Amino acid sequence: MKTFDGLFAELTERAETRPPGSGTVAALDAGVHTIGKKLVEEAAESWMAAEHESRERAAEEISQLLYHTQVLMLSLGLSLDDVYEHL
Ligand SMILES: N=c1c2ncn([C@@H]3O[C@H](COP(=O)(O)OP(=O)(O)OP(=O)(O)O)[C@@H](O)[C@H]3O)c2ncn1[C@@H]1O[C@H](COP(=O)(O)O)[C@@H](O)[C@H]1O
Repeated sequence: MKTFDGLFAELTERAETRPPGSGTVAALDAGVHTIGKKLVEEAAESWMAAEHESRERAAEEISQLLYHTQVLMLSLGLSLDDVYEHL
């Protein structure tokens, strides 16, 4: 099972090696504005799924929210520790 830290390590490797076909690389190239819009979209979809759909659908949308959160972190050069120190 993938974890938050495990996904971040995977996405960090994608950003460094830039493999062809990586959606993460495409998102990073698109920039902060586009990544931010996607993050807000996934937040809204998480809310809607939580309020109107199933727990499973909410979990799916929340996983996408976590993914796009990590892409935003990478785009800013933020590490996990940079964020965790605020928890
Ligand atoms: N966990 C994810 C993940 N969650 C969400 N997404 C992206 O977020 C989008 C969310 O889907 P939606 O249905 O909400 O959006 P959509 O409008 O249908 O899709 P788009 O038009 O925005 O692409 C997906 O299409 C993916 O582009 C993810 N993309 C990648 N990962 C994982 O990240 C890792 C690296 O992926 P690559 O960089 O693509 O190799 C792999 O382990 C992947 O499984």
